[in-house]
Amino acid sequence: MTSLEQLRSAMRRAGVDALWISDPANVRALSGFTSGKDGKVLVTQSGATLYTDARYTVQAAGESSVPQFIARPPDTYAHAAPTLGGQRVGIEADHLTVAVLDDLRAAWPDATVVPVRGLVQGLRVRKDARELAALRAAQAIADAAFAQVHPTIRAGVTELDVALELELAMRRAGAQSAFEIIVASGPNGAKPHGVASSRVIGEDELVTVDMGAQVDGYHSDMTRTVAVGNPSAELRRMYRAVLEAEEAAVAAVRPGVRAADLDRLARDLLTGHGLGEYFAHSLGHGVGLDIHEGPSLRGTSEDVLESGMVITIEPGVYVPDVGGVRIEDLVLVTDHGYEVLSRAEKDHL
Ligand SMILES: CSCC[C@H](N)C(=O)N1CCC[C@H]1C(=O)N[C@@H](C)C(=O)O
Repeated sequence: MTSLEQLRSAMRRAGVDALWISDPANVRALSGFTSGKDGKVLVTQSGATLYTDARYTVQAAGESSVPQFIARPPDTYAHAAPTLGGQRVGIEADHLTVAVLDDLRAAWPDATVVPVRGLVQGLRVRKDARELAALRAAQAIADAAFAQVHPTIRAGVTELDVALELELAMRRAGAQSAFEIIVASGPNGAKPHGVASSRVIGEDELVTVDMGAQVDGYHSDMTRTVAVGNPSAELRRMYRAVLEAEEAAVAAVRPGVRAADLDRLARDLLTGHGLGEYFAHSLGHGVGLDIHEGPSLRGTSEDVLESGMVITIEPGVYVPDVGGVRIEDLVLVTDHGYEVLSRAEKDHL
């Protein structure tokens, strides 16, 4: 769990005395309360309180590592008000709505409410042993589900059939799906976020499967592109180029590497194959309590890899009316390099 002391240091550096935490994953990271979307945490320099409502009285008492106050707004805000007089109170700019910001300013007239960014997220980028165990368990469940369902991906079945079988396998293994599973076949492969549809998979197509499991709130994320029959020479060429870019980027992972340089490495390789313009998203992202979290592996990122980070490496190419390929591994940054956590086999075209 993210340390309150580390957070208080980050708060001081950001110039705030207190922090009102409303991002569900941050609420969970700080308190252990698993229904983060129905909770808030107030951290001051001397204390911390979890606010949630009466539906969660028993659950919060069992889960939370910080004292709880059971109420709904505006009683929640009224309870916090006396503690915050004369203080600079940070709110999470990436999460709080303008309406709630108005409510907080009205409820805390003696405080100065200021938007801050990424204070708790910054403490979440490096995973501890407990978090790593959950991430490994989630990935192992996803790998097993993929191994079970891979042989059933063939002409005549729908994308939805594949997604449902994957989800069932993960649920049976005790995990939830980390996100709506992507199964994109044939021309649908040109949509990076094409969720499974009723399209029937055809002969000689590529099928992109992007899936993950969720264990104890921690997500895994992996993509495999599967060949059905004998895909065309053009599709094979795309596949080999993406595999080359993916393997090269994974091999370059180590502490101290700039995330933007990894994105550049993969992008340049694809450009060398004439496919750079079809790589429509960033190379990857951190994974944890959120499916997308820091570090960001995009060209404009200032992030530098550190050991303990868990990231995806997922180059892809998406050619309208033709199809697409994405290959993604979940990778732990270790003290001297990397460990690939995703084990599912890759097709070799
Ligand atoms: C709906 S969660 C999608 C998980 C997936 N593995 C993923 O992260 N994707 C799929 C294609 C691109 C990539 C993504 O969404 N990247 C984000 C961070 C971006 O803005 O590039």
